[in-house]
Amino acid sequence: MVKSSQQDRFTRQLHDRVLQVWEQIHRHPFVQGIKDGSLPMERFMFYMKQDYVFLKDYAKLFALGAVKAEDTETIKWFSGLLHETLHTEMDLHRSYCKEIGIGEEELENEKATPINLAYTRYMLAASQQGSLAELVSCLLPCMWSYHEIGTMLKREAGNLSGHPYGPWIEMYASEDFGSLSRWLKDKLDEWAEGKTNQELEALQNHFLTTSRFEFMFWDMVYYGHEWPV
Ligand SMILES: Cc1ncc(CO)c(N)n1
Repeated sequence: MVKSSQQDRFTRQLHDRVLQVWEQIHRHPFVQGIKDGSLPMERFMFYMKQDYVFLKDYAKLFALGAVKAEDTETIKWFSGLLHETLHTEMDLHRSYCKEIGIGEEELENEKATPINLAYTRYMLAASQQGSLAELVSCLLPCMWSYHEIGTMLKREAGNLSGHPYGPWIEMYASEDFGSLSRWLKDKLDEWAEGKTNQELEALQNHFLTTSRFEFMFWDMVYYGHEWPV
């Protein structure tokens, strides 16, 4: 198979299509506040708790990915990621919470806000009903945009020792985390090759929708949007 060039890669097209959404995420006051440490710890902890709830459902997408995959390599990859998310990534949240006295029981009982719930329900429904490529198109903006944010913040924040959000920045900027979205991008490019325009359109729509949800998630944790009644 001839590998497509960087320019005509399907995931490049996806990225171009959501560029403005992602730029607004990069400029978001919550993300900027993580960078310079000016974000109040109380806001960050609200985010940590909501993100913990989010990750429990996000991890289920990896379990579904393993169910839908047909080759051993892909099944292994998704099951590895399921394990890593529940252990390594969620350990970050558990340790931030532990430091300020929020125990695992409180984390476990945290309930999703409307945006959080809408976001995970969208991904879970689309992934249950759709193909593996649809599942990956839904979950990729989370992983890819977080690595972009992490690398940008690491580049711009300067010395991270003693920075309150240093461990968060280090995790998402890490090579290990970056390699996850690279693997998924290569797979998605491969799977996109035999698809009809209509199928590609569905993938693009998922990618745009979950990119918008990413922005809304940052907004939700910044402004503290909860259930109105
Ligand atoms: C909302 C959200 N998106 C993406 C990631 C990256 O895994 C995360 N932890 N939370």
